[in-house]
Amino acid sequence: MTRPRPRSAPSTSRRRTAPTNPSRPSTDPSAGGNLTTGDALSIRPRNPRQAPLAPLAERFGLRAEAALDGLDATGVTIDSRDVRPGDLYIGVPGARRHGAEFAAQAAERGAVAVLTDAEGAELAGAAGAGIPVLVTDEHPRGIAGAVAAAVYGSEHLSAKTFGITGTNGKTSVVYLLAELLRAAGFTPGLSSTAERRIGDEVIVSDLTSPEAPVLHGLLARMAEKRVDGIALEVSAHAVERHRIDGVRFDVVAFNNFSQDHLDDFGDMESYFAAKLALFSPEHAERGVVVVDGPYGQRIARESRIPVTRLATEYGQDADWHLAVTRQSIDGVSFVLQGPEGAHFRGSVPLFGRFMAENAALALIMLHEAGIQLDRVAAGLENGRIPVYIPGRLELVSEPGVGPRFYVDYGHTPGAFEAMLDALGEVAPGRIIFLFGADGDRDTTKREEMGRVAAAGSDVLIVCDYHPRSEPPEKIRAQLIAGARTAGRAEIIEEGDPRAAVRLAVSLAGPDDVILYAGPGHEDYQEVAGQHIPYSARDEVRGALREAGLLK
Ligand SMILES: CC(=O)N[C@H]1[C@@H](OP(=O)(O)OP(=O)(O)OC[C@H]2O[C@@H](n3ccc(=O)[nH]c3=O)[C@H](O)[C@@H]2O)O[C@H](CO)[C@@H](O)[C@@H]1O[C@H](C)C(=O)N[C@@H](C)C(=O)N[C@H](CCC(=O)O)C(=O)O
Ligand SMILES: Nc1ncnc2c1ncn2[C@@H]1O[C@H](COP(=O)(O)OP(=O)(O)OP(=O)(O)O)[C@@H](O)[C@H]1O
Repeated sequence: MTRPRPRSAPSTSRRRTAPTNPSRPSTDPSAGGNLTTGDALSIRPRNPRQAPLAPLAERFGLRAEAALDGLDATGVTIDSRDVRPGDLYIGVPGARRHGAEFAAQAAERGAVAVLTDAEGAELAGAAGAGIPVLVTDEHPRGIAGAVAAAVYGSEHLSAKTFGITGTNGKTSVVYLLAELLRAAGFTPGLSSTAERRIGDEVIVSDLTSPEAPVLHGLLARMAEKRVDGIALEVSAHAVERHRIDGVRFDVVAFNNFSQDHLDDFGDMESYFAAKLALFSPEHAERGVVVVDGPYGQRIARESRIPVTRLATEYGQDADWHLAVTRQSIDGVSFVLQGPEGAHFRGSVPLFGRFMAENAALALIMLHEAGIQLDRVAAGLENGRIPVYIPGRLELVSEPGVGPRFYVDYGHTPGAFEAMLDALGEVAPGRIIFLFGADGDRDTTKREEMGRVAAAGSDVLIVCDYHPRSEPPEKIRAQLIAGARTAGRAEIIEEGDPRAAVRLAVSLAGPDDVILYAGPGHEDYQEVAGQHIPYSARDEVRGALREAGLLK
């Protein structure tokens, strides 16, 4: 089960605020787009429809305790702090509070009505909201998505809609999908851990998968901007907590599964069940699954929608096969072959077989949605997919000047293993790996993170990430205990991440590669309930400048 996170001390390492100075290399097609801060304030259509409440109540079996004639909703939210005039406020029972407790605040901000359960109706009455209360017998969260879709008119999207789930690489696949859609002539929109994008408009993300009313506001805004290809990252929390309800994906995909989020899901089986549930007719038409591992094979067997299978390992039974034809630190080339002669020869300017796999998955998703791979190829130069993924394998150093320094968002043993295996194949010199672990989050993965990190690197620098309420030295000790079991890397402890970055630069020779895993695109460090400004990318730039390696 999902455990609550205090709202005041925001939550998870995966929550984030706007980067102070997002840098986008020239490969970023939307460089120069409009950056808006945070979707804590939700995203809305600019010209919302007016949805009459009376038929809405009838359709969803809501009991109204007052007349609804003449009342329209123009928006929906489950957060009283986000209410705009004309909104329907949904009072959701949470892990800590019942949202209906905030009905009066919602009314003051202009909500036209409250939708809640029986307990919430009493709370809203006691709070003296003074607006109509619509009562459901269902869990309000369970109908929030469908209600929001009805209000925003996002029930029947004409855009092709794609969803990706898995443990590592969802954000990467979302950006690849957007890039491939652009190549095929679409106007793409996306929602990821890092950002939401609506054409050239960029909004920094809060949750990986926003709450359903926020998502439907986003989809309505995309429709206004004539976005016709949408790529959404779908977390396990999103499936379990109804955040994608009201969306029917053309194609969903699953890439890989390994340990993460056990603090929220309790065990791997519950975490997996949430991912598997995406592969059902309520959510999607069809699926694509990487069947290299046992969990992918299970999805393929247990899916309740038709799936097509991708294998990246030789000899594996599948519908599509991926072969890496060339790789270097600067990128990976591949050939993808599918049924009935479908094929694609391409490359991604980021290292690692797993990046070729992410690209292959995105290509198959498009193919399954009826978008010919030839049409995609026609929009690319020699199959090169010019993707920029904020904070994922992001090269911060100047190409050809001193050591290569990458910043990445990896925070699981699985991600470390994929990156370090890949680097082991292509790094021209030593691998210096710099990382820390989240405090107050899945503590059971720490020793394995340390072990994998030390097994795949030459020099390991253990520093602090978001210690939150935990003593940082205790987190480092757990990581180092795991690292010692690998018996390979030289292990150095340097708690202060700024000092650790400088230490890494001072130790590296020109052929060496430094990989800093954890903070990716984030712009803060969370220590004892405080968000302290900290951007790994800015810190690395500063350290390289001090060393005369960057202008
Ligand atoms: C565990 C979890 O998902 N919790 C989410 C849940 O919180 P909760 O049930 O505790 O809600 P609560 O605080 O009791 O409040 C109940 C209701 O009152 C409302 N409220 C509360 C206070 C107020 O002043 N006004 C108000 O309206 C709240 O909006 C909510 O609707 O509902 C809240 C309202 O939307 C979410 O913000 C909160 O996400 C928290 C912040 C979180 O950290 N979630 C993480 C675990 C998460 O979802 N992560 C995934 C995966 C990321 C990955 O792949 O790495 C993600 O998709 O981001
Ligand atoms: N297919 C893959 N297999 C394993 N690791 C991957 C894969 N793709 C990317 N990674 C690595 O996993 C880490 C996270 O990547 P990414 O942000 O794309 O994943 P995610 O699933 O979106 O995670 P989150 O939801 O926490 O952002 C990065 O270190 C990245 O380099």
